[in-house]
Order: sequence, then structure tokens, then C-alpha cells
Amino acid sequence: MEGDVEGELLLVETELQDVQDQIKALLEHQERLQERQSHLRSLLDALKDSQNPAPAPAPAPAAPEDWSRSFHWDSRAHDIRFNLFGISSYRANQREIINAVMSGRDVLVIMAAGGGKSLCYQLPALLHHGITLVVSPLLSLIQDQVMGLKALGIPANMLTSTTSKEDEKFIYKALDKGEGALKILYVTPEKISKSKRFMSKLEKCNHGGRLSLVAIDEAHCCSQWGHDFRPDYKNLGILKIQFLNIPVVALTATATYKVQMDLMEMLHITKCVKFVSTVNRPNLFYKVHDKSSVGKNVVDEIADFIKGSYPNNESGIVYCFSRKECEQIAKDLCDRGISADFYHADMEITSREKVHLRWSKSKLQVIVGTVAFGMGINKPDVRFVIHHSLSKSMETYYQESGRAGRDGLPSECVLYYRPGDVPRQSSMVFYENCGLHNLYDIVRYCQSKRICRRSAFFHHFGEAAQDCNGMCDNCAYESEIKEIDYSYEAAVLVSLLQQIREIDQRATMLQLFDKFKSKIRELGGSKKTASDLKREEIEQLIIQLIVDRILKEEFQHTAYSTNAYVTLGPLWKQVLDGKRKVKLEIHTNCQVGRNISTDKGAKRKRISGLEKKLDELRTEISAQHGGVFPHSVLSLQHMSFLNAHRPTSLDELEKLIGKVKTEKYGSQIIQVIGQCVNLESSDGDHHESDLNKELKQPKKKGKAVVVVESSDDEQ
Ligand SMILES: Nc1ncnc2c1ncn2[C@@H]1O[C@H](COP(=O)(O)OP(=O)(O)OP(=O)(O)O)[C@@H](O)[C@H]1O
Ligand SMILES: [Mg+2]
Repeated sequence: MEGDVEGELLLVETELQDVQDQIKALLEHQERLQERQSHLRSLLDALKDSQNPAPAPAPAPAAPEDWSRSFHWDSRAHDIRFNLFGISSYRANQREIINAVMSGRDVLVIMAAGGGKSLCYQLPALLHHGITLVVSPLLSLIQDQVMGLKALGIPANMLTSTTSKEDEKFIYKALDKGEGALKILYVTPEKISKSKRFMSKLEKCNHGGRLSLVAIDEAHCCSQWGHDFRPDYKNLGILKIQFLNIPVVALTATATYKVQMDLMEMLHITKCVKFVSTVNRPNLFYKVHDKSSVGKNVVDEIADFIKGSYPNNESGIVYCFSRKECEQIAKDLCDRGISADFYHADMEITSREKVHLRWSKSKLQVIVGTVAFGMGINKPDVRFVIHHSLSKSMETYYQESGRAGRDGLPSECVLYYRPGDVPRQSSMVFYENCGLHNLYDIVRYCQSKRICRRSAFFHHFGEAAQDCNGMCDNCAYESEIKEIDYSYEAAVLVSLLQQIREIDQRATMLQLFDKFKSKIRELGGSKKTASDLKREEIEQLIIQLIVDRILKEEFQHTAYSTNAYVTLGPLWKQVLDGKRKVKLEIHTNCQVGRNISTDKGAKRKRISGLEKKLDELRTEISAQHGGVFPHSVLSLQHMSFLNAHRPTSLDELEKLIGKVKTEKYGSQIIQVIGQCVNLESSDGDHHESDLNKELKQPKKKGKAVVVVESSDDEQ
């Protein structure tokens, strides 16, 4: 009797916890929607006002500043953007943000990964006369940025644990007395919170009128509610207190409303101008791929995909669930002829950095990583991100997959999903705040075969829907999907779990499937016989019942692991009483056989002979110049421009890639273009040059087609 009461109490407590988790998640969602609502309301008011100007001369609230009007620094900004950075036009919001920063306002920038946040403080840094201080959380990010800026001849430096005594002296002199050339100084947050010497030098710099701007990159690290909280970021508010008149620009890729409020408060920039850009990444093609239960088949498919779609060493990431899995998959990919290496938190920092650097310099095609391979990734030309198993939430998946295509060019994000992977993930996250709720969100994303993948992100981040343009599997393919009624099977599962509960036992998903199969055989009442029932379908059904709260997961710790069990959820009676139908979406034209390497979604095109040669040239220049990354020499967008326009003189070249890059690498580029044009004209066919033909020859193991990304208008 006592045991029964205790048992029920436990059940009620677990359910209460579940309800609390859901309330919390719903409140967060409500917050995001409220923010969207207030934004839409003010937009509507502004639109109405512009159509019906108010008749009475009542004191109107100050009109929002128009940051896209012309400013006196426009032509200098244009010159620096194009001639120094080699960037031909601004992306959405960049110009407005730069104008707000230049007008001396504090600014908060929320812009998706790869949106181009760096330019929003680097360009003002060069327009201003003094020094810009940039706070960034990771050494590797700082090193990449400083290296890229130095390659453009911009006086940038960093003050970190790796800075030499000599450099430190130079930086302190520049801060102290304004000697030497220094425009952009990167530091880690620890410098602000822990180095009194640095802060006093900065004080002197400000006193001498030489501190012009403070930029705080990855600003979500300030907030405990953010996904990457860094304690030292909490102290950055000191910057505004100490340098009251210096504008602060805080930048991040994702911040919920709560995180935004929190970081504005902490940085003391509550009156800042806020720029929130869309979470949409139109160049990313999202796809969920059915994952085989046989590990070898999954690696075979991934390897075929990489070799078939990206045979020119285009960079990619494969995310795995565990460290062990990472090492195994990296080895399996190597065995299949792909240059891959692993990256996880158990490795020494130096070996991790080595792998990262080889990959950044495109000497390694694929990094197989755990979630530890995260924030420091600055590589713009990652063409594919594959998830070997599902992420723990929509937010994590958005961030991890978002490391693809930061250069804006078409890239692919493929998630391998198998319902059988869910318990593995749930037993890791169930103790986290809203852990299961967040996991079930991404499980719904994976199980759905109809709903646009992009719309799931808009919904999650509380943003109005936008057109997907066929850039996800559910929008791109006209596959036949049938809704099949599984109410009978669901009722059998529920009654089985009832029986299991009665004898005080529990079942894992695998055990439940086995029991289910023999029960069906025994009953003989299903439309399908036991042998017809595919394991994948029943697992899909069990997971669907879990996310619909008809069943639920329970967890038990053992000495070595946490086991996940399936039990009855709050709504089980509805199914048993026949009050609720259970349907599953099933592909009828054999989704499993659909090979991802045949996808048209990412709009890949053949790489031209010239682009291939330019790629070789930039790698060569990068090797000659030590630190410079190939993408800092020429971006893929530049190579595409050069291929389309084929300049023959330095003057023509300068109009395409700007002055600085032309001065540095122009003669080599013109030479390569000249060689290619000659070869093509002797062949007589621009599109089928010897170079191209040579490139289309099967490479190593007979894989043939050479494809790389293209801009939207090229197919
Ligand atoms: N207007 C532009 N046109 C073309 N390329 C651009 C433009 N602005 C930035 N880029 C390029 O886009 C890439 C990503 O830019 P950046 O590193 O600033 O992104 P980010 O917003 O800081 O992303 P993350 O959140 O991942 O750090 C870089 O290669 C950069 O040179
Ligand atoms: Mg950035």
C-alpha cells in the first residue's frame, strides 16, 4: 500500500516537472511572439502614419532615425568597403548599422551567422581617427580576424596570452602615447576584467581622445540565458561606465528577447539602436535523410555524398553524437578516400588547434566533430554540414548547421534521422531545463515530411514566415506522402505498456518493439502481419506517440549510463478508448532509396577551369604568405566574378576586386586568366575547354563530376 502511494507520488511529481518544463518553454515562446507583435504593431502604425499624416500639430514622438539616408562619410565608407575589403555591395542592414555606429549611438546587432557582422565594426574603425577596441571570446577567432585584417594591410593587433613582449610593448605605446600604427585592437574579455594595467592604458588612450569605438562580438556570452555564457563577459559593463562617451556596438548571431534585454542591461546600453535581421539563411538547403540502422551503410552514404557532390575538396563538417563516434566516423571516411580528421573536447588543445588550422587552410576536407567544434569556426566557404545524429534542440541545430555557407553561396545541411537515435539523446538532456521539450521540437522537425523545414525555424524564433524558394527537401521534392492510420497499432502499444506497468516492469524502445511484434502475431488483428511491420515504422510510431504525449520517456541511472524507458504518458487513455486517431506520414515513393548526392536543391554548378586555376593560385599565395587563409586572398564570390568578366588588365581587375587585392595579387591573377583564355581560344570552346575536360576526368576512384557552388542565377 505504502509502495503504491509512493509510486503514484513519484509519477505525479515527474508529470508536474514535465508540466513546469512545458510552461517555461511556452513562456519563452510567448516572449518571442510578443516581441514580434510589438514590432509588427509599430510597423503598422508607421505605415498608417505615412499614409494619413496626422492633421493636428500634436507633439509627435521623435521619428525613428532613417539610417539609410546619406551621410557625410558615405563616399569614404564606399571606398574602404570596395577598395580595401574588396566587397562590392552591402548586405542587408550593414550600411544602416555602420551609419548608426558612426553617428555615435550604442548599437545592438542581431544578425544570422555569416551575415557580415565584422564589417559593421571594422569599417567604422577605419573611418574613425582613433583606435577601436574589439572584445571577442576565443583566441582562435581573434587570431583569424587579425590575420585577415593584416593581410589587407590594416593595422590590427591583439593582446592575448599569446602576444609577444615586443608586440605588447608596441600596443601599450600606441594606447598610451598614440605612437605607432594601430587601428583595431582585439582582446579577450579576461583582459578587461583581470588586467589593471591594460585598463589604465585604455583610460589614457581615451583621455588622449584616441579611443573611438568599443565592439563586443558574440555578445550573447554576457547572458546566463544565452547558450554560451562566459563569466568574464559579465564584467564588460565596466567599459560603458568608464568610457561613457564612447559608442558600444554589441553583436551576436542569435539572442532571444530575454537574452537581448539581459545583455543590454549588463553592457549599460539600454538606449541603444537595435537592428534585428532575419534568422533566414536563404542559401542553405535543409534536408532530413532517413538513416539506416546499419552503421556501415550510413558512412557509405555520407562518403558517397561527399565524393559525388564535393570532389574538389570543398570543406564540410560532420557532427557526431559522441567522441568515440567522431573518431570512428573520421577513420571510416578516411578509409573511403576522404581527407577527414576528428575534433572533440577530450583532445589536447594543441592537437585540436592543429586539426582546425589544417581544415581552415583547406588542407583537410572534413572535420568530424562533437558539439565542442563550435563558436570559433570562422571559415566562410563551408559547403556542407552533415549531422550524423540529431542535435539536442532546434536552436543548437540552427547554429551548427548555420556554419555552412557563411559566404552566402549555396550550401547543404543534411540531418540523418532515425527514431532509434532519440532515446540516446533524451537520456543525455532529460535533466536539463526544458531539455526534453527542446529535443522533442527537433524530433517533430525530423519526423515531418510535409512542413517546410525553414518554417520550423521561423516558428521557433518567433519570426514571420518567408518563402523557402524550394530550398528544403519538403518544399523541393514532389514525393508522395500518405497519412497512414496507425490507431490500432498505437492501442496495442498502449495496452502492452499497461501490462508491463502492472507487473512493475519497464521496457526500452527496443524491448517494446520486440514485445509488440509478438503481440501482433498473437492477435493477428492488424491489417498488416507481423512480418510486414517495419522496425523503422514502429519506432517512428513510438516516437510520434511520445512527442504527442500519449507515451513518455522515463530515465534510470546505472553505474555506467542512463537508460531511457518508454511508459504511458498523460494522454494514453484517449488512444485506448479510440477517442484519438494516430496517423503517420509515410513516403510512398521510397524515400530511403533517394540518394542525397542526386539532390538538385543546393543548385551546384560545374566549376570552370578558370575557377579551378584561381583556387590553386589562392592556395599557393596562402602558402607563400604563411598566415593568410586562401579565402582572405580571393573569396569564391570573387572567383565567380572573375570567371564571368575575365579581366585582362589591372585596371579592369581593380573594378572587380578593389585596389588592395589588385595591388597585392593582381599580376598573378591576370597571368592565370590570360593562360586560361589562351587555352580556351585554341580549343575554340569557352565552356568545354581542355581544362574543363581535364577536370571532368574521373579523379582518384572513378568519381567523375566536378561541381561546386554557384550564385542563384547560374545553374
Ligand atoms: N557585403 C558583403 N558582401 C559579400 N561578402 C560579405 C559581405 N559582408 C561580409 N561578407 C563576407 O561574409 C563572410 C562572413 O562575414 P562575418 O565573418 O562578418 O560574419 P558574421 O556575421 O560575423 O558571422 P558569425 O556569426 O558566424 O561570426 C566573410 O567571408 C565576409 O568577408
Ligand atoms: Mg562574427
